[in-house]
Amino acid sequence: ARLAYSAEQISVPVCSSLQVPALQLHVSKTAMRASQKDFESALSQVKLLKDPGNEVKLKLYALYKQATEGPCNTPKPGVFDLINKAKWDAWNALGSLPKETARQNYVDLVSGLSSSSDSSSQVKPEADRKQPGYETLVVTSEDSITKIMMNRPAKKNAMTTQMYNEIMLALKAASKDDSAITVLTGNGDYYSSGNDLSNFTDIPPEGIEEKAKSGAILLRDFVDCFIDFPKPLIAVVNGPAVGISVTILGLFDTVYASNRATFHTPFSHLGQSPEGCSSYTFPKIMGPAKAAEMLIFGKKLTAAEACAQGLVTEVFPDSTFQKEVWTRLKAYSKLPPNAMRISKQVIRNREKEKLHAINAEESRVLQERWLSDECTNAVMNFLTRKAKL
Ligand SMILES: CCCCCCCCCCC/C=C/C(=O)SCCNC(=O)CCNC(=O)[C@H](O)C(C)(C)COP(=O)(O)OP(=O)(O)OC[C@H]1O[C@@H](n2cnc3c(N)ncnc32)[C@H](O)[C@@H]1OP(=O)(O)O
Repeated sequence: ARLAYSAEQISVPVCSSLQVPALQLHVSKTAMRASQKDFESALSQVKLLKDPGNEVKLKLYALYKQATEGPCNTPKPGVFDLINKAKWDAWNALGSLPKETARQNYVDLVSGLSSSSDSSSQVKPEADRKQPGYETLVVTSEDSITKIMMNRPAKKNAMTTQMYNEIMLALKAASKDDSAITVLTGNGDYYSSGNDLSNFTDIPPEGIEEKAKSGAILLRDFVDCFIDFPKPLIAVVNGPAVGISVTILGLFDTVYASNRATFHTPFSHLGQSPEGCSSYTFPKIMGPAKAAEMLIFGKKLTAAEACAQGLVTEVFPDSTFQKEVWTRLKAYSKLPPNAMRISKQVIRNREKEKLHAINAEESRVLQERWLSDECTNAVMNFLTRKAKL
């Protein structure tokens, strides 16, 4: 969409008839000074830009009015005249900014928009888009989607304490960034093999009890981040999923799975108990009988079974999984972000308090389980390679 579009082409209703007056090209005499050429060129350039969004269009409007007419000189529109009020507010906010400065600011703003639209037309390699500061994840933001990818493919994306902490950081950042939706996925052939069992090995000098205590706090904080995440959260399950990577799916808004994915929570095998609020969400999603088969007996579900039981939204053939899912997500990410966020709140908020209480209880029970012989033996068996799932 170009700036010179019709009202119907603008998606956000509050500014739906916002015409950037730069296009009217009636430049006043006062503006015809030194940078008049630059200003006129910016006025032409603005027509060629990609739609910069209503916020920027309001800035352009205000600067144009200030540059050509000076400080706001019209009566404030009525409270229900939303569009004209937004325009008036933007212009009025410039106060007594001199015309020359406004003209220069207009030129600078258009020039900034031109260079960013030039660079956004080229697809940068993922390495260039990658957010710094993460060692176990690759976090990227593009097309209004923040993608958090678990990145320990050689270890089947097993979750170390560092990965739990980095996922929390990435979710907190994503909740505040300008993306519309957030995705969690895995790199390689697995989505995630769940808790990294070597988390049980670095016992502090204070003893195993302290380790279990800090593990329970970490688990609780981790799951709380999913309960509280304010935007649509999507799991792109690219392969098998185990343990905590499965249980938290009940806190996602949408779960897309490759037909290669499986869903497995072998808690009893490991001498452990359910977490991620699955003791509540799974019976609610799939009924108590099916939930018990998974959470008590460790039954592994295929992607098709998980979909039939409501844990997965849709299953895609592995050969077209990435293409189909990302096409779908790119389309969803263009929907009005505030409406999506508010819809999520309406759907989820009334359960939040309950989910926090369930998370606290599950973490408390698991803290005790980690100290049991059943758990110690199961973990030792895996780490000494006597047992595999
Ligand atoms: C007191 C402690 C407090 C700790 C703090 C915890 C905080 C939160 C805890 C939340 C509770 C979560 C519970 C769970 O998630 S339970 C589920 C745990 N996961 C498992 O039991 C899976 C174990 N892995 C396997 O059975 C197999 O690896 C698997 C079937 C997944 C894949 O088998 P495959 O033969 O295809 O591949 P490999 O076994 O050769 O794996 C490749 C390498 O990756 C390592 N690996 C894989 N998964 C894990 C894992 N979960 N933990 C540690 N390491 C893992 C595997 O050892 C191989 O490594 P090497 O190449 O070095 O041998």
